[in-house]
Amino acid sequence: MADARAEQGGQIKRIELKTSGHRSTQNKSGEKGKSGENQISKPVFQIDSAARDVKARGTGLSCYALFATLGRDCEGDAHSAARPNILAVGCQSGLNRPLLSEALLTQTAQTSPSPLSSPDAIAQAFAEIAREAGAAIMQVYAKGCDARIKDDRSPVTEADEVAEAIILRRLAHVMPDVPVVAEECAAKGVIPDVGRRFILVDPLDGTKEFLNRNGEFTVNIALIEDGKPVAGCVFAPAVNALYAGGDTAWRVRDGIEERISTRAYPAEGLTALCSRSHPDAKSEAFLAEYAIADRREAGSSLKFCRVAEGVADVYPRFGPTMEWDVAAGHAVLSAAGGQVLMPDGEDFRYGKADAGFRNVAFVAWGQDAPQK
Ligand SMILES: Nc1ncnc2c1ncn2[C@@H]1O[C@H](COP(=O)(O)O)[C@@H](OP(=O)(O)O)[C@H]1O
Ligand SMILES: [Mg+2]
Repeated sequence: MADARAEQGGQIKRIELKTSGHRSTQNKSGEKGKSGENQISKPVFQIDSAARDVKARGTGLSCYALFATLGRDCEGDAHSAARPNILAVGCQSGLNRPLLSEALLTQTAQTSPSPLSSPDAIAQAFAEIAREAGAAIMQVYAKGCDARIKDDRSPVTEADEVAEAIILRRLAHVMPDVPVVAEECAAKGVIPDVGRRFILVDPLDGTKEFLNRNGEFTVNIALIEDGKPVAGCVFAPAVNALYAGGDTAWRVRDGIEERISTRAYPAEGLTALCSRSHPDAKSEAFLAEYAIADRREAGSSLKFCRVAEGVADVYPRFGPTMEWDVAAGHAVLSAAGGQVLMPDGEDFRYGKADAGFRNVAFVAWGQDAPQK
């Protein structure tokens, strides 16, 4: 017998994992086991009926929570099953650890309406969550950590994972009925079906900046409705700067909260921003067609915030990004009076599940796109 806890919607349920059989796997070394066979026999656990009222709803949250709980004892990946209200969790065990081969979490829970009624209230809720995640990131920052390279060749650290777990747990309390697409879950293949309303999370944008210890990394949470970001928060914990946007945009820096807005384009030329760690020639070529007075580099979604607070005017990005990198900064910038467009001037939209939430090129502007 083993046990675990699954959490969603503020409820934590103890789940009993009963052995439903044994699975034989090939001994990696090829050595013969005690049985004399060239195999290791591992128990297979199934979640019993006590788990049936755990809310799953195909959001990936319960799956993640369950995986996170077991993750201390099990190593492996979690993935959502084909059926939308059933999640499967696969953990590859160590020799003395349980193998959870399949957890069937059936949807029975009623969804409760979110008490967060306005975009500003949602952005404020995201801000509180981002601060909590940021505090956890700073603990890892202080002690230092190593990076692992993901399948997309980008780095991930303990800080990304700890921050994402906090954000998912808190979102499950405050917006339990909204699916969440989060960077590290997505990297493990845990991606919920999204409808017209969903949340995008990048727990640590600018992981390279985090590893380079230059402070230009952020926590990002955004709500998407009908393809557009309607509320979002960007928090840069190392410099204690928080940006949020819903109906209005605001910044909290060194404890001082103030409204922010974009500036009119200066007559002497635009201030342009580019990625510090991911420069690309197409973005530079785009800028070459405009009167640029100053060009600066910055890491992470802070570039959107610089435009939103009126210290820069344009941020073109033709190199690859993901929706979770951009949505929160986009929400802040829109609320501050700016916009994010595709280079041809069309709206830049979210929810591109078929493309794996990968973005096309975009340009963030403080005002309407100027004449070339
Ligand atoms: N080849 C690539 N494919 C997808 N996304 C990429 C990428 N190279 C960089 N990025 C994205 O750019 C983000 C960093 O942006 P910037 O260069 O503006 O600091 C990264 O966020 P993470 O640090 O969260 O992985 C990553 O998602
Ligand atoms: Mg990112």
